[in-house]
Order: sequence, then structure tokens, then C-alpha cells
Amino acid sequence: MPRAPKLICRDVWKLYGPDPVQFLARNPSPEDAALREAGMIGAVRAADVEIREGEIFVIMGLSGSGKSTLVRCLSRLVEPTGGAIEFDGDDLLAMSEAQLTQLRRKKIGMVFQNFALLPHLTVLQNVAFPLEVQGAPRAQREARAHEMIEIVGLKGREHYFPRQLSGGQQQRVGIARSLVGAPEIWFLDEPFSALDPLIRREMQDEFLRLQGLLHKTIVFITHDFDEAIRLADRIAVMKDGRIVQTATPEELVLNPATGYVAEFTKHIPRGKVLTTRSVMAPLGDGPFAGDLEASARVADVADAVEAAPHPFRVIEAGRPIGQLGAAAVIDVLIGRQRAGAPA
Ligand SMILES: Nc1ncnc2c1ncn2[C@@H]1O[C@H](COP(=O)(O)OP(=O)(O)OP(=O)(O)O)[C@@H](O)[C@H]1O
Repeated sequence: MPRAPKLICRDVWKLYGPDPVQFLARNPSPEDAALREAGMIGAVRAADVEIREGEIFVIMGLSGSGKSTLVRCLSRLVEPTGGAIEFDGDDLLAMSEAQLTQLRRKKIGMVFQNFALLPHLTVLQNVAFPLEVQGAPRAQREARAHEMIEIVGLKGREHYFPRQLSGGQQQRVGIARSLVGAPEIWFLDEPFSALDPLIRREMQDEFLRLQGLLHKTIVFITHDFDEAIRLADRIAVMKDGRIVQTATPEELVLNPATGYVAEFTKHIPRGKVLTTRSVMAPLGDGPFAGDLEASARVADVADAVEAAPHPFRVIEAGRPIGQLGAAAVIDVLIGRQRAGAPA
């Protein structure tokens, strides 16, 4: 079902250099050479993004590609040089400082790579802090903070200080704090990149569990394509300030728009990304071993399909649309392409 757009940005630019607003007015769509000549850095260039309600939208790109600058433009922590941004249908760029402060306090939650906790406050005080800034009464803010601490699995550690917690636990505090004001949109800027790989994976699972409970609209920055495909509904790939492709993980792998995107997707195990829908064969007469959802990932159904004596039917919206047998699953898992095969 198509979801309503929550945040839309059109032709957003952020240039650093001498008099960027004037420069962009004179050159509405400057290419590399024009930027270089004028001594400009094109941190974000002509970004078009539509973030839909309830989706996990991942912005992926290497260091310096413009991810953080773009996300900061989306909350106007950085002032865009040009373009248009709408938040819930309101013109973000027309808002006053006071309106922006309200918006950031009430509707936006943020989590950062370095946790950004206040070292002299306890877990409880850190999590309750945004509500304190808003002037909520103590009992109310502590009750709400306790709720969030429990939801991120830190019950019992309310009175610890950040230095007494592991990195993963500190980030849980950061997550709880970002959620305490019940934001409508949640920005996470490389939240797990300071964590070691095992904890990082655990936190990704935890994040997906939380999203299953909370259904937030999420903008998640990462430079790690593996992380992006695990978490994303859609991914925008950035390079040199530009968004080179916005697509589902599956579309990125099947139809990379550029060689650059193809390079990123090359090492991804296809079974983790491809769905049964994109690798199924036309529906035969049976017999069938059972039914699979069209949106299920091949890796998740591989064991069942391989062990069964017959193919499975692939079902979409309650109707069979194709079939999937062991040979096709094995092709995906070992990366073998057959002539005429769908993927
Ligand atoms: N205040 C600034 N002044 C000048 N250039 C800047 C400024 N902020 C960012 N840039 C430049 O803009 C480009 C994009 O930076 P940005 O931090 O958005 O990239 P990123 O993809 O988030 O990188 P990272 O993953 O390393 O955080 C970089 O070339 C950076 O040097």
C-alpha cells in the first residue's frame, strides 16, 4: 500500500564557499567544473527525496558523500543553499526559529554515532532530559523515561552513569532519549558505527524490533551497505553530494542505476536481498510442498525449499502467482545465472 509522504525535499543544494546563495541563483544547476572554478564545495547537490510515513529510509554513501549534510538540511540544522523542503505539508524553509525549535522538540528524534550523552547525568536523567527542557513536571518525565528505558532493555540501570555502561548500552540510552518525546520522525546518523561488529548486529536487530513496536518514520544514515540492506525499506545512495539512486534493496541489486551502485551491491549475498517474487518460475500444475509469501527473502525460505520434494507456490495478496523450487533457490545462493532465468 503506498504510504503518505512525511518529508519531501526537492532540488535541495548545500554549497560551501564564497557567497553560495548568489552563486546558485546565477547557476541554478552547476556542474563539477563550475563549482571548482568558483571554489565551491557541493556538499549536497540537487537532492530529491520523498520519505514516506512509517518507512525506514536509509541514506548510504562513503565518507564525505554528503549524508550528514543532507539529513541536517532536512531538519534545518544546516541551512540549505537552495531548494524546497516540506514537512507534513508545511514549508520547512519558511519556518521561524521558534517554529523550528518546536518542530525539533516535538516531532523529531535524533540519535548520533558518538551517543552524545551527558556524562554527569544518570541514565534516567539523560533519558528524561528532553522532557525537562520542554518543562514537563518531574513525575511525568520520569514515568515516561522509565517506560523508554524498559523498552530499550535497560531496566535496572536507571541510576548508572554513562561511563558505567558498555558502548551498546550507552547507545540504548541515546535511543531511549531520542524516543522519550514521542517523535514522528526519527533521524539516526550512523548510530551503530562506533560499536564492535557483534554488538552492532545486536543493535540492528533491536532497532528492527523497536520499529516493529513503534512504526516511526525513520531516516537512517550509514556508510555500510550490509547495514543498509538489513534495515531499509528504501535506500538512497549518495556520491559526491548527489543521490545516484533511490530504490528498495532488491531493486538496487537487480537494477543498479550506475557502475558505482553496482560496485556496492556486487558483494552482497543475493539470497539476503532477493524475494521469492523476483526468482520464481511460472505456476505449474503441482503438486506443491506449500506456500511462500512473494515478499519473503530467498535466504529465509531456502532451508524449507531445499528440503521439500516439490516446489512451493508463491503467494501475493492471497493469490498464487508462481512457483519456486530447490534449483532456483540454489542458483540464487551460489550466485549462478542461467540463460533465461529471471534474476
Ligand atoms: N561546514 C562545512 N564547510 C565546508 N565544507 C563542509 C562543511 N560541512 C561539510 N562539508 C563538506 O561537505 C561534504 C559532505 O560532508 P558530509 O559530512 O555531509 O559527508 P558524510 O557523507 O556525512 O560523511 P561522513 O560519513 O564522513 O560523516 C564533504 O566534502 C565535507 O568536507
